[in-house]
Amino acid sequence: MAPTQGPRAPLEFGGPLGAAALLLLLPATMFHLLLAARSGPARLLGPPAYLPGLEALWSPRALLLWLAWLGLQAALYLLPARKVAEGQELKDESRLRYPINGFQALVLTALLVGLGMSAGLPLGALPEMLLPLAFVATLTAFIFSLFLYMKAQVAPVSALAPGGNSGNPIYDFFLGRELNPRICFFDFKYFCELRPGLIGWVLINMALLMKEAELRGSPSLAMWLVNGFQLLYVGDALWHEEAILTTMDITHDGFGFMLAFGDIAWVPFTYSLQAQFLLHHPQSLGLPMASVICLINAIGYYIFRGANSQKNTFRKNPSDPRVAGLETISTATGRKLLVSGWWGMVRHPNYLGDLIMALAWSLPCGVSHLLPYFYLLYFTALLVHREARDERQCLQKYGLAWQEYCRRVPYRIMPYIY
Ligand SMILES: NC(=O)C1=CN([C@@H]2O[C@H](COP(=O)(O)OP(=O)(O)OC[C@H]3O[C@@H](n4cnc5c(N)ncnc54)[C@H](OP(=O)(O)O)[C@@H]3O)[C@@H](O)[C@H]2O)C=CC1
Ligand SMILES: CC(C)CCC[C@@H](C)[C@H]1CC=C2C3=C(CC[C@@]21C)[C@@]1(C)CC[C@H](O)C(C)(C)[C@@H]1CC3
Repeated sequence: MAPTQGPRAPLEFGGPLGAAALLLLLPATMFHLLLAARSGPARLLGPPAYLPGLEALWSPRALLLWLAWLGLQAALYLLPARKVAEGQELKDESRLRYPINGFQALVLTALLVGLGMSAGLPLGALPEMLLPLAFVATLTAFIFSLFLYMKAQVAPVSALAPGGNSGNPIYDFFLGRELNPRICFFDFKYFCELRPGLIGWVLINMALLMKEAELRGSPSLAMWLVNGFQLLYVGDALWHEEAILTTMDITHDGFGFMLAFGDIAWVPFTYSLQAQFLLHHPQSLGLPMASVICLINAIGYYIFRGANSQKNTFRKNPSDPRVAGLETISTATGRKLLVSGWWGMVRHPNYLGDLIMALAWSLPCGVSHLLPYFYLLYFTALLVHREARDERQCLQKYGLAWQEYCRRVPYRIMPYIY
């Protein structure tokens, strides 16, 4: 019998039944999107134009390529880091150490790919392999999550996550049991969250751009915008890598199928949907519209980065001159809550910025199809759900002080609307 934790955390995602449904629904949605993007009608809703047979999904070449990719990213993770950061304090009062070399991994990957291309590596052939690659990524996520589930059987109770230890194997497999599964210095969750999937997303986007250049003589302006915006997002995440150590995924959520599949399969193959759509459904975009879209992305990025940096600076050192003048509320835990600046505008200004950027990533695809807006729709649902989970945790942590914060900053994500 798997060890469970003290008082049981309330079940999320509809409990074991919801988790079982999501185990099937998430991969099915990803394949539906991959197929829809390359089909003529590109319908988000409705059945796919065709169902691929096993021969279209299984390819030993894709498996080799995928394993080589994971191996390369793991090797880059193990290279000497410019800094080693400490994570948040754990239940046993210890802190884990994490290498800060994600941006270095991005640059080295770009150099290696560049070298490979000059030696004849056909990056433009990658879009043809998306289906089999997504298939092996999904298989890897299932096998890896099984390994994580087994590994948690022998982990001490103090290493388990607050959720994901209900005793129901399907639910726990989905949510993840161990908080920070590691082998020596190699932290699986931290590695997966920022490396193979996020850098893979940029590489797939670039391959789609190259393929478009092959097909049409040069990449379209819409393709350049999508590539540029998403490269900025990934580059920013890796540049501010340390900030991930205070996110809910690292500090609260166990590492199971949801995050493993999300990180290594869902992110690269569905977050590149706009570029996939543009390869098969070229859009003409004029300079005035492109400028408006760039402005929308810049506003979103400004809010996203401003809010995330303000909170990280404040959490690291509340007397830092950049945040020392902001108004705060004291809590019984000794930690303070910001009530002015970005965090005085709404309770999740970083989500607002992220959503505005999501809109800017879809607009270059025009308004003739709903498919490229999938990311915006999914992301809105994800962030609304995430916001509710975070509120519950903060209310538990900060009690009356959190209620006071909610009274002073009544809107959650969008001022005067939500
Ligand atoms: N592209 C994608 O698919 C996804 C992107 N994201 C992005 O990841 C980023 C991180 O998001 P996430 O981890 O959900 O949460 P946040 O970075 O918003 O962190 C929430 C935590 O911040 C602290 N906090 C809340 N309010 C205040 C305040 N007023 N003053 C000081 N601290 C406060 C609390 O923790 P404590 O008090 O313990 O410090 C709270 O638990 C966001 O920008 C989000 O948009 C998230 C999910 C998916
Ligand atoms: C498959 C499911 C429907 C849900 C899986 C969710 C995951 C894909 C996301 C959960 C939190 C994430 C974050 C990022 C990527 C998506 C996942 C893994 C993030 C790394 C993107 C870049 C940002 O700058 C960030 C703030 C570092 C993000 C952290 C959370």
